[in-house]
Amino acid sequence: MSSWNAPTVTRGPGASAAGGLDAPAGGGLDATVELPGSKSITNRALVLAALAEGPSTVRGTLRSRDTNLMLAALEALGTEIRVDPASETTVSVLPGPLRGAAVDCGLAGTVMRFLPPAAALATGRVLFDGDPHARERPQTTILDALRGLGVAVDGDRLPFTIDGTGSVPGGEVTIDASGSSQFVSGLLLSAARFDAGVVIRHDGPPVPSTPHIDMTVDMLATAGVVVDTSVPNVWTVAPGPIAAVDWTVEPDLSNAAAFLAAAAVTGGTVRVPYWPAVTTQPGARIADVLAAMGCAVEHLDGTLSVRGPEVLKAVDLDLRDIGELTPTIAALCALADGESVLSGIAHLRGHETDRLAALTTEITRLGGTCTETDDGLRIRGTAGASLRGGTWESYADHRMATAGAIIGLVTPGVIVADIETTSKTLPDFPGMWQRMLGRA
Ligand SMILES: O=C(O)C1=C[C@@H](OP(=O)(O)O)[C@@H](O)[C@H](O)C1
Ligand SMILES: C=C(OP(=O)(O)O)C(=O)O
Repeated sequence: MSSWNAPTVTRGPGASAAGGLDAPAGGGLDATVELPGSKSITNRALVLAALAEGPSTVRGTLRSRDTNLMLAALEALGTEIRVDPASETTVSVLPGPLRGAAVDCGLAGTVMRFLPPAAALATGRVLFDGDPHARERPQTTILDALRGLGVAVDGDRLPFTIDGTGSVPGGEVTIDASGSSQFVSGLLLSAARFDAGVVIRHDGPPVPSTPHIDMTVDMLATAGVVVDTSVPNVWTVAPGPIAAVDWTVEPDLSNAAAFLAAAAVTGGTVRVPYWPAVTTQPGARIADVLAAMGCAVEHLDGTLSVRGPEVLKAVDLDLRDIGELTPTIAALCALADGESVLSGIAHLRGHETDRLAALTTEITRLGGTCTETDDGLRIRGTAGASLRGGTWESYADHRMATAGAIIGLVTPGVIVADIETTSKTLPDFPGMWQRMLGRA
């Protein structure tokens, strides 16, 4: 685990930002950052490919800890994975009969929630385990759902086992998915392969991150599986085949958010190319959040450009749909002018770490003002002034680490602990950050 001296940058417009997003000469940040593939799209494409009728190809595959764990798990379960020798991001997936195996989930929500329903289709025992903190992440909901659908499950959290018989009866199940949208997505991804398909009813407080469920429904449609969503909080899938698809993964917009935030806090400019015109990725909404905070935002010819203002404005935002962006947005709020309120994100207590507690502790440690509410955070910003230097703990959470890097850009002496944790979804984050600053 290594500590990382977060680089700082001179505040002010970058080389091309003085008169507009495309005009000349300043001294600050001015960069174009190309992002690797989306974690969420990659891990959905890989699961669908493993359950499909024939071989699929996934292009632009994210190669990071979460997606490499998914590839390893699918291989252990009997899927043939062929990585193109010319590009590790082009992966062919050849489905085979699923068999018993040991699955390491790491800290990946997408592995621990998407694979148990697929493992239920295996013949044999599948043992799931993961990182120490993964054992504390909410899991019972999907395991109880599988029990209700006729699957033999032993355990309520990691580690647990599934004894597959080669088929799953399926049918109707009622769950409380307020802890994570991944409970719904996980069931939906495999549902067409269940004998009776599935009807999932959500009963409980609102489901978070619903754009991620839209992503699942959308990708299933691409694979020929129709999800009936005509009744709110009910998802119905008829049994049927999952088609093989030639997938192309969009860049990861939630990871892009951290780089765009760098422009926001420094008054510089950052551009992200290949920004999709239409997407189900909730990360796309960072554009609206940055605009609300006073950034100049432009989406032109497939590139999203952001230029930061003199001082960021405080915001009052319900982040239930886009909870994944909270650490990035909280870092911005810590430097904004006034008090920000971030709500609708109680479920973040079950993410990679308790993100509400972690953000409160770390922002406070650097001299900022942040308190937890029942369902979010209240943050009084510094109105552009620096916080004070010190260690920013990462809690094995990639987005905590990148939030520390954002604050560190304008706060001398910030040391981000365990920067390697960013490899969960972003290989070589430190290198990308340095290159963005022109210091590679
Ligand atoms: O399905 C997905 O790919 C994800 C769903 C969301 O989970 P929650 O609904 O648990 O927030 C999100 O935060 C996570 O990063 C990825
Ligand atoms: C919540 C996240 O991840 P996971 O897929 O592990 O739930 C995240 O990436 O912010």
